[in-house]
Amino acid sequence: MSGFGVPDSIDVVIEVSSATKRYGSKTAVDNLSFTVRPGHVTGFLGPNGAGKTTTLRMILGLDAPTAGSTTVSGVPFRTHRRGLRHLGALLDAHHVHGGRSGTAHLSALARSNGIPLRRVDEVLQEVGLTDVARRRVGGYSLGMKQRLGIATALLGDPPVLIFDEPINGMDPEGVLWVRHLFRRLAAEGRTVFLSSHLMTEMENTADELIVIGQGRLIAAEPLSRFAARSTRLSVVLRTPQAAELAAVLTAAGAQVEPDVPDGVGRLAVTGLPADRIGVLAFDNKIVLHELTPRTASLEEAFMELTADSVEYLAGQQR
Ligand SMILES: Nc1ncnc2c1ncn2[C@@H]1O[C@H](COP(=O)(O)OP(=O)(O)OP(=O)(O)O)[C@@H](O)[C@H]1O
Repeated sequence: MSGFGVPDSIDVVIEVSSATKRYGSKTAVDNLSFTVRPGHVTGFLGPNGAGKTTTLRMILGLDAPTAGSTTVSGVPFRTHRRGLRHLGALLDAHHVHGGRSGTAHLSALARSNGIPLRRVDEVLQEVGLTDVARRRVGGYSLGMKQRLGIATALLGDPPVLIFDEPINGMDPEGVLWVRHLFRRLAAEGRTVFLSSHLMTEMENTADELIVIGQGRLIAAEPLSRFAARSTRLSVVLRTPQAAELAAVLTAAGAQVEPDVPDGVGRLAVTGLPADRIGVLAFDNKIVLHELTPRTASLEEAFMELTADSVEYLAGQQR
């Protein structure tokens, strides 16, 4: 048992099956299928407008799919017996009445969902808002509103948690805190599903990844596998005999390019490891001044993978 009344045999908690959502002629989500399992932080990644929020809204039963289906622990979420006590979500941190205090907001939700009121103080403490709990939410910063949204999601002590762009507006200390929180929630056996348009946010938080672009699935796999598959290893080197070495390496099967336009004698090599390049240079009596293995960042890999599916590029509509 996971400790939340969810038997281990139910390994798939969130299931999206061939879900499509159209708004008029716009297809926001296009025949999308994936599953999310307990005990992991699963990152839901895609550029702006990729369809993440629409997918989360379908999972939460706030939008009906045009075709296909979504379930939480085997049933459509709207029909779920335990509601907020089974799934907590943060969709839009601004979606709180600004005239209420944090305490009043959480207390009202606790009452209407049959959650003991002592949970209000517990979650306020958990997210670090105890000192401002009696102040009007309208005066909260975005980071504080995000914390209140996280407190709301945690209120029912649910085994399933969904967060849409939870790190937006948080300061570096908040980002660190939220990462630890998500990892701890997953380690407790909960299902943690969080969306972001930034790979850097996922790199240190998620262990599973669902990547989408223009409403379609691009990848669904452990982050480590995604990283291994998509980051290209290259070697940067500097030599006074660039043309000669380029010919030797190309003949050995490598791809060779100038590293930077003005970097005289600097080459970027893919397809051969650094030690092999060193041996080839030595065998051909070519002098090396530098030989540095380099891994493309995960962010670069993600941008490359989703480049074709970005709706807006540097202010110009595609
Ligand atoms: N109610 C709606 N009516 C019309 N189009 C919509 C509606 N909701 C979303 N869309 C469109 O569907 C596409 C997907 O939007 P969605 O908000 O799901 O993307 P997202 O990945 O969450 O992006 P972001 O990170 O910018 O929120 C976008 O092109 C958006 O303009």
